[in-house]
Amino acid sequence: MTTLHVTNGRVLRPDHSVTESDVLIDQSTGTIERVAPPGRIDATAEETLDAAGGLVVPGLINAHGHAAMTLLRGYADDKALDAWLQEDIWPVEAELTAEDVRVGTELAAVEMIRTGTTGFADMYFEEPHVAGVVEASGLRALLGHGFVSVGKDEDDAREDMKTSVNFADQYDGLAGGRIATAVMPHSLTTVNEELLREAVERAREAEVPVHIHANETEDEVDPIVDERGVRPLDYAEDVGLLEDGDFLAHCVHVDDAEVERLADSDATAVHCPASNAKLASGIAPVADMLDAGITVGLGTDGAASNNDLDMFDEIRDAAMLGKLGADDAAAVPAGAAVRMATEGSAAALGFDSGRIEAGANADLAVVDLDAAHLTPAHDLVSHLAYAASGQDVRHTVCDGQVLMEEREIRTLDAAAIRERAQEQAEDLVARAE
Ligand SMILES: N[C@@H](CCSC[C@H]1O[C@@H](n2cnc3c(=O)[nH]cnc32)[C@H](O)[C@@H]1O)C(=O)O
Ligand SMILES: [Zn+2]
Repeated sequence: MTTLHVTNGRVLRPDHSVTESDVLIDQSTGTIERVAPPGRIDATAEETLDAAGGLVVPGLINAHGHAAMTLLRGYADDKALDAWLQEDIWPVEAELTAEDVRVGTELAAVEMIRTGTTGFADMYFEEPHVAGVVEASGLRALLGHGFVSVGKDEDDAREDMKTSVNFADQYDGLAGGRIATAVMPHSLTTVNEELLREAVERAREAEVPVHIHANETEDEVDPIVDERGVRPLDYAEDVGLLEDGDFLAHCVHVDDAEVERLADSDATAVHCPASNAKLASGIAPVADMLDAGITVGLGTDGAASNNDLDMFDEIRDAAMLGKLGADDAAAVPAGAAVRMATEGSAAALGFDSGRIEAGANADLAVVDLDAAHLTPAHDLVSHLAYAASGQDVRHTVCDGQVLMEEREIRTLDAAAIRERAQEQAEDLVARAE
């Protein structure tokens, strides 16, 4: 057994107590072996990571996004979803190459590792190239090819759906089990009923879940209600969705009956507060969803609607928007927001991560507490939610491997990737003009 010993830090435990503890990791299985008071673990580990003055937290998990959209960060802002996608984003995405996706995803990986995110979900194009970046970066991910039928002839749309199914079937479990997959129809309104049903059926055959955007804006709800006379999540269940493992991005415009339907199902929701605020999509009823017992994860969505991938921002936004939406300062307290980004997202993606405990995946980050904005230390969970940022992360570990030590990324060449991304983004936008 090769081991990694995280020493001298404080640890955020699953019950959100904080203890002075060391963490021993079995690198051969990528899992946490022991969490114990300092001095109790034999100091014979192959590798040690100094967490003095730091808080060891579960690696954050970004449960919904489009990683390569980092190339479109700041390209088109200040518009509502529909106009933003149709007028700005889709025309550029029509020019996207595999190389754009590779470079954009590398940039995303650098940003995620830098800010303590160890796992992410990705719905995009050219997913085999995304898988290559996951492999090289050491991150954990759930990947899928997003497909739409609107604006395509029937054959092209069916091909797009098959690409999604084939990718999910072939890449599930790769990178030593760090890659999981899902079939990913884009949304309930951008994929027609026939293809949606077929995609769900094929996902079940391949034994992979389905990930989809649902109830993001009122414009996505109204056409379904008008045409079918049912709410979107009724329709979703009718086409075979909402099974165990399925996860729905957004769920902003869900009514009480839909909240109940989701709570009665084994599906989960992924809240994307910053994207919802920026596109003025609305405020998801997160407090109600949590009260109803729905598992809620947290995601940034793409970097073009956020505009960064820092999950600490997302935790804060979830708490802030949750309070505003519920008109209750006690709604979505700090601990609940932190749980969304850790346990909630882990459950949504089916990762055995999101908690620092023996047996769990060794996916963690060490937050440096030695900073003015994190002083005094009355309540470290409060700091994680309201005062810390991704820039406070000092070390990042995924699957027992050190991805970043003392703010230096080990698995990727961050400087070269940033330079390449700048060139590639300029080139992409020029091609689209
Ligand atoms: N293969 C599909 C694309 C689906 S990938 C996922 C898509 O989601 C888009 N996207 C990004 N953010 C959002 C959002 O907030 N809501 C809906 N779609 C989004 C993104 O730009 C990308 O086109 C096609 O042929 O067009
Ligand atoms: Zn999205």
